Amino acid sequence: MIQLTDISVRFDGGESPVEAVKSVSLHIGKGEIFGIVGTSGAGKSTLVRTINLLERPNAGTVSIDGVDITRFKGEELRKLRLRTGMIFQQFNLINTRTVFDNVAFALKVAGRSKQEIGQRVPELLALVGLADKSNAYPAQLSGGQKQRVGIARALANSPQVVLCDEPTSALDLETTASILELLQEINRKFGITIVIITHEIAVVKAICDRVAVMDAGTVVEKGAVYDIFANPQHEFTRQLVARTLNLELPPRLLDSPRETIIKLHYRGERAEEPVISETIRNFNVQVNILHGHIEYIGGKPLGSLVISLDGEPDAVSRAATFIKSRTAGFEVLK
Ligand SMILES: Nc1ncnc2c1ncn2[C@@H]1O[C@H](COP(=O)(O)OP(=O)(O)OP(=O)(O)O)[C@@H](O)[C@H]1O
Repeated sequence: MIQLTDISVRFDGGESPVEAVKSVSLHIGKGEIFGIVGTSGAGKSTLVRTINLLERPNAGTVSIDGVDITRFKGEELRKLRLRTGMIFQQFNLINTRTVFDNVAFALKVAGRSKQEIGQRVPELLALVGLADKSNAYPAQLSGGQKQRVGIARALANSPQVVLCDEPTSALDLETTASILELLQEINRKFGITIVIITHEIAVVKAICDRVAVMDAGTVVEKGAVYDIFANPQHEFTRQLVARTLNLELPPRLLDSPRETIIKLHYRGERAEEPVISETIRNFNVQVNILHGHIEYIGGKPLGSLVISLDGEPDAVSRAATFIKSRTAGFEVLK
């Protein structure tokens, strides 16, 4: 649906030019929730803003449904922007206007009649769970409620795509979860494609189908969320995954004098195989689980387990070989 081909964006204004995005190509499928993660300044916002031409690329093309929009101007550009909703970290509401008026504003800009607006705004507010806040002002709302207004406004003109720039970064964990649920509901109900910039693993894990990792203006890895998390290549992704899987081992666990200590990585179906019980049954060793963590991403398990093996050296070695053959990742820690 969205095809970015060799997109480069350069800012010439400052002391020296900044190459914010360097020859990035990405395909985002229709109805997909696509995450863009990466370090601060990696170029995520700049890249996403090329999708509705808030940022014009210096090189490359942006196509939506097979139509090259890169040179759109005037009426074509206006229509493109109406078809593309945006949600921001700081909500960007008009503080002097009521909730109703904030949402109505997007419809007015699109030239809708007063009657249409009077009908559509309550529908949108009901959709985002704010039917009773129509006359409230932004200052009277919680962060989560403000973002719900932002979502209602983004949906006002029935967009095909919603671009979200750090939509939950200003929210607490619980509110984040409820906003993500709402975005997912909108995606499923209306088939709207959602592109979401985030530095939060919770966001990617909870709702993204695929993800691209950006660093210094380029996409360094991309793919299905599970695949990227199961086999992270780039340092940023590794750290992100390590944070969520808590793979750091407390050093005291390595103090044990005799045993062999092994770290296993579980991926996909293999996580459910009874490797540990089979090891105990088939080899004359003692197995202790020292540390473990398992996560479900897109319903598939991903995790790590640290175990100690104790017994005759030969039995330990054979048990270790067996475990290695049955797990996705294997590391002898001691
Ligand atoms: N309008 C601008 N003029 C000049 N430089 C800019 C402009 N917008 C962004 N940049 C620069 O481009 C680079 C990429 O910025 P961008 O905001 O796209 O990164 P980001 O990955 O979204 O970062 P963050 O997560 O911190 O928002 C940065 O070096 C930034 O300073």
